[in-house]
Amino acid sequence: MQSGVAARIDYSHPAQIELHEGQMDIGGGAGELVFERVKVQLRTRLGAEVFNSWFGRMKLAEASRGIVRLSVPTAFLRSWINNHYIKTIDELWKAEEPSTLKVEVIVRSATRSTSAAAPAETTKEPRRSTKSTGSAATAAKSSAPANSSAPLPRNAAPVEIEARGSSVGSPLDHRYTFESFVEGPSNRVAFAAAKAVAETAPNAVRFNPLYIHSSVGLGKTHLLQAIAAEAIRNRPGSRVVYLTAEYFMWRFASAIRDNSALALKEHLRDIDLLIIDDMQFLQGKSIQHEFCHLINMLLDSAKQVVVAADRPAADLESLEPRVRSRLTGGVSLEMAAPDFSMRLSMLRGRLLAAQAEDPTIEISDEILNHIAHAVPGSGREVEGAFNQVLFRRSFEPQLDIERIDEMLAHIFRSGEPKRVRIEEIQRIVARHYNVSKTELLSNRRTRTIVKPRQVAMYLSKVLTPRSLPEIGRRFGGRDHTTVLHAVRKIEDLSTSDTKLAQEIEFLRRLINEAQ
Ligand SMILES: Nc1ncnc2c1ncn2[C@@H]1O[C@H](COP(=O)(O)OP(=O)(O)OP(=O)(O)O)[C@@H](O)[C@H]1O
Repeated sequence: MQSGVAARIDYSHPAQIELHEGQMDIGGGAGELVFERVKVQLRTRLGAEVFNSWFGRMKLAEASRGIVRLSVPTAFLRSWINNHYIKTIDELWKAEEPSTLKVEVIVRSATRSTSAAAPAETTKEPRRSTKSTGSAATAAKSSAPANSSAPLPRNAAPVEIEARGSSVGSPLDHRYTFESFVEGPSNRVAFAAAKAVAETAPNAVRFNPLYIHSSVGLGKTHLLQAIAAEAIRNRPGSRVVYLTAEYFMWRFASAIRDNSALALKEHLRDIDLLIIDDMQFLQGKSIQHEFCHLINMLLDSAKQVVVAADRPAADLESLEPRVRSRLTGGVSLEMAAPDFSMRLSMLRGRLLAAQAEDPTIEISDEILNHIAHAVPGSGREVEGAFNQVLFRRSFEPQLDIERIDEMLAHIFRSGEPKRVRIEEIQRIVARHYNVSKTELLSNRRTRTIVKPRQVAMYLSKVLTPRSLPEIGRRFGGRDHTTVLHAVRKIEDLSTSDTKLAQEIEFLRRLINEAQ
């Protein structure tokens, strides 16, 4: 740390603004010095614990022409810092360097290849909940907590309600039960283990921790909430807590900030069954430390822990090795995609649930069979198709197979929604990379804009039926060869750059979910 040196950023050199492939504008050593001084002051003001939680992985990405860009590895961190600390950082920076116009926080993916940036880390934004709308589980993943003054980071988590003796859990969706879960070859073992955990008496744990993983929409949340609901029924008086990793992070971060971490830890001590969903989103060193401490304590005192994630524990790269190792020490089970007869059972289950609310609803078994054939994907896709048919049926009561085919063809193409609009792709990509749509369509060649622009063009080509010239027109009147260049470039890069490939996969998902 070189505090004491009067630092001035050189905002005048145009080469710092117009960047080319692979270059990074760091604002020179002077910018770094101001950054170090601002960090020292932040640490002094906030204390080491809070500072490390939020700023430990912050880097200086760029400082030029009065604009300072600080990068963090995740959108969650960016959102949190923007909500809580950006004003302070802005003031501190301006005090050090009065010609500063603006300080902003960006997500690191937009600033690859910088010596100032951290080594590759996951840049995945906390996923938007895609659970059925209107459910308590959705609320748990998207609403603000009722009893806290701290603004909740976007997508971060839930309304805090009392779930049988617990004041730290997320609410459960009453529809997610073992009875409504369709069991089949792809999930039989996980289902059996889940039931065994829910039915086992307290302190008689069998699989600990039980770790369930699968790709999206294959029923992890459903199964975890079913365990919670069943255990609450079977174990009167026990503390059963279901919560998402994002909510856990938010609770701890708030507690650290409010100096109430001790009280929270105390409160978590006597949980009998802890169920954590979406483990892949647990981030931050000190929070992982707390998490590790908590599960060690629970496992050591023979309390059951159940965890779900979208990949095996060993592949959760953003987790500290000791958390990973603790998670791999129990039983790990994978769930795969449902087969035809499971999909058909899901559809029948959905129909019965709909009929319970409105007995006039009728959809023939022939149509259900047809949908089960036509939609080969996850439980979520089956659910989406059913909802579409239900909705259409309300104003087209005579839906026949042909009409349904037509309708599903519009929604699904090898498991992916078809009708994607270029505007929507531009909006989502711009937001993800923290650039404006105008910048995306402009002629600016800065690296932080070129990459999102190329990614958006690539996604427009693969997710829509539009031609290259048409895409070029929608991107500020560019020539079709420019679009072709972008498509090839992103295709090439994503075969060797796994981080970029993951980003693109994540964006695809966001775009599909937004349809
Ligand atoms: N085996 C199943 N039986 C009944 N419904 C299912 C099954 N699998 C998935 N579903 C339904 O599909 C929808 C998506 O499932 P869920 O949210 O549990 O998936 P997930 O694996 O948690 O997805 P993500 O990784 O995106 O969180 C839910 O409405 C769920 O009820």
